[in-house]
Amino acid sequence: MGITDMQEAFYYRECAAAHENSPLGLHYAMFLPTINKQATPEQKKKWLPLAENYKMIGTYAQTELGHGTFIRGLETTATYDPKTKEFILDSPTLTSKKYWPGCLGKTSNHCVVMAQLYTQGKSHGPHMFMVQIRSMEDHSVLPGIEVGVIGNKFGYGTNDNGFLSFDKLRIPRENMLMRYSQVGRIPRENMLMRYSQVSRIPRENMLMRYSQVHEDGTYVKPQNAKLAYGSMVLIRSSIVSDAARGLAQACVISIRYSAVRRQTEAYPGGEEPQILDYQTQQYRLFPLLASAYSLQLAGKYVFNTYLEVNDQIEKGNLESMPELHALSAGLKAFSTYEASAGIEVCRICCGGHGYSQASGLPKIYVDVVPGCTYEGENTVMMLQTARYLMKCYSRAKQGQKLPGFVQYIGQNLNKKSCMSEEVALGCLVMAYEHRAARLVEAAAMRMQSLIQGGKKQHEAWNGSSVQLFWAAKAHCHLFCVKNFVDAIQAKSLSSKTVTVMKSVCQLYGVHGILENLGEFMQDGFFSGEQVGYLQRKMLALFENIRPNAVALVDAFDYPDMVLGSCLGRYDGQVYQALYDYAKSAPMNQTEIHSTYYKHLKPLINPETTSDAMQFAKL
Ligand SMILES: CC/C=C\C/C=C\C/C=C\C/C=C\C/C=C\C/C=C\CCC(=O)SCCNC(=O)CCNC(=O)[C@H](O)C(C)(C)COP(=O)(O)OP(=O)(O)OC[C@H]1O[C@@H](n2cnc3c(N)ncnc32)[C@H](O)[C@@H]1OP(=O)(O)O
Ligand SMILES: Cc1cc2nc3c(=O)[nH]c(=O)nc-3n(C[C@H](O)[C@H](O)[C@H](O)COP(=O)(O)OP(=O)(O)OC[C@H]3O[C@@H](n4cnc5c(N)ncnc54)[C@H](O)[C@@H]3O)c2cc1C
Repeated sequence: MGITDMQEAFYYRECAAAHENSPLGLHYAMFLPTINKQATPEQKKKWLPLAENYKMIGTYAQTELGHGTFIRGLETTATYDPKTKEFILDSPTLTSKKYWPGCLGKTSNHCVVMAQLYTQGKSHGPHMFMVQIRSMEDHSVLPGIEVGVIGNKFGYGTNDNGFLSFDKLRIPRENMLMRYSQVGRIPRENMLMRYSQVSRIPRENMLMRYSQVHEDGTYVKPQNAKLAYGSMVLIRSSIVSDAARGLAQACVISIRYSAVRRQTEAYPGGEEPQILDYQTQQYRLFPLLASAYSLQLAGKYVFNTYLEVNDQIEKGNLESMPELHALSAGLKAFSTYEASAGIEVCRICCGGHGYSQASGLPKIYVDVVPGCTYEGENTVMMLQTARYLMKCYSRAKQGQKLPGFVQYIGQNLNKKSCMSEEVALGCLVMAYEHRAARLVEAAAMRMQSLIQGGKKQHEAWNGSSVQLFWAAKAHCHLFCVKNFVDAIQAKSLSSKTVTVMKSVCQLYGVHGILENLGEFMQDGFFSGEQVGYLQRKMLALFENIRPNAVALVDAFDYPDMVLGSCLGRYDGQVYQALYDYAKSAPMNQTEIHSTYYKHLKPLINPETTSDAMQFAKL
């Protein structure tokens, strides 16, 4: 392809087979980036050309039957043998078998494996190892390895998610993935020598980045153990845009279809209106359209933040790692929750035809919804964000200045909303900041009261985790609203576009308040009158957006071949497309289906059915 940008390459492949989830998806999305970000320069030199030219096809094998979320609880072991300078990979229990990794069952011949590192009798936590699992000659499974597919799933039918286990498999010491990355002052070419000045092991054996195991088995601690989680942060930062894409495509399909579909007389004897003229259809679809735009902007922001922070990490500055983790974890969860729920609403808004594969919507849904689970189960990710917010809250209470986007935390909560009939964007942002600040404080207060009441830290955490989840969700929602408003106010858009997009942005903010009213009204921040302003504004915005609704989805510019939808076709020829789709169904290639003779005929015309059939009937 010649496309070097990984996200661009991902979306280019998506154009070829949208939401088909390529059997090489993990090779591109996690295997290559893990080598890129976690291998030493020597290891990259050895593996990248092979992997980039499909001489190594791999996946990211971390999750096990018994553990997915709790990485530190993974049971696969990698024990260093100084005599042979090898790691012994083992799956000691049933629950330690790797389970779920994409492209693992039948496609990959290598994988990067997350295993608990043991050396000199001590455990050093999860580390990545390059493991060949199939022969490069005939693709047969190598000795000491069991691998296969996990069977049918909710979706992802084109991906051979698999299981994998090791029976004391030996791999060379050089296969532990450890690129050196955080030494800021020492130039990269010297990095390799950072620890070797201690042990003088040859450069090509340096296992760098955060940690290494020297030939005698000495383990050198990393600067930050969470750097081993880097590939997950990369994908989480990418998933936000992917979720936005899924929601946007569903909006294109359902809004175009709603402009074509006419149903029910608007008044006795009158013509059937476009269903997009029903206010309830607008109430369900237009906020999703606004959300798709908001998540696209959020996806751009978080991926650019990932690139900036990762650049700093590669230079040894880990300062922004916690903020990136909190942002990527929270937005990954927020975006996949919003997109999954939204795609389902789009499907339902298309009536019966929405339930047909011809609509393209089921395929989008089953491709996006696992994003609520993979790359970090959403609730767990939200709680990771909440963990960061609690730290920010205590720093704010100590009078410390907070970084960038969390400066709202710890603000004075005694103020009231400035909301007027006009529903200014600034008042919307203030409302979301107030709600998030209040929920962060409420969660912190809950934790404090439980601890003061004698609960241990982990008991107080669990006893506050619902409120912590609410706080993290409000934080992410604020981010999306503020990021959208900032984009509108950046004046980078033409005046006509600003007018239209301002309405879309306003709708995103107003609808979010009305759908979470309790959290905005609990402390009296909004008066009943101000809620009335918001309700009237929302209905007015529907009317305002209606004339531009189809143009707003056309603007996403997804070609018909990517949408794969009879309902969302650009030319609007829905019914002909549905009929052609039905006619082309494999079962329609014969007038009488073969099963008639075996199953129906004996019921309908038993007298003419053969004796064997009669016998079968007994
Ligand atoms: C450019 C990309 C190329 C192509 C792709 C382009 C576009 C793709 C677009 C979309 C993607 C489309 C499809 C998706 C593609 C692939 C996805 C398919 C399959 C999915 C693959 C997987 O699912 S891989 C397995 C994923 N598994 C997980 O995510 C496990 C989740 N669990 C965890 O992350 C951890 O266990 C934990 C964070 C929950 C807890 O970790 P741990 O127990 O070690 O931490 P502690 O609780 O002890 O301490 C927490 C402290 O550590 C900090 N921390 C935690 N994690 C990080 C991190 N990642 N970075 C920085 N800091 C971290 C945390 O902040 C705490 O710090 P304190 O200061 O509070 O102590
Ligand atoms: C389509 C798909 C593709 C995948 N591809 C890969 C892959 O390529 N490579 C790979 O390694 N893995 C892959 N996975 C696995 C995926 O990463 C895990 O399923 C995911 O990390 C969730 O872990 P789990 O399954 O253990 O869920 P669990 O953690 O068991 O979650 C079950 C429930 O427990 C709750 N829970 C768990 N821990 C906590 C906590 N601390 N606090 C509060 N609640 C908690 C969760 O919120 C959830 O509701 C894939 C999964 C899917 C569905």
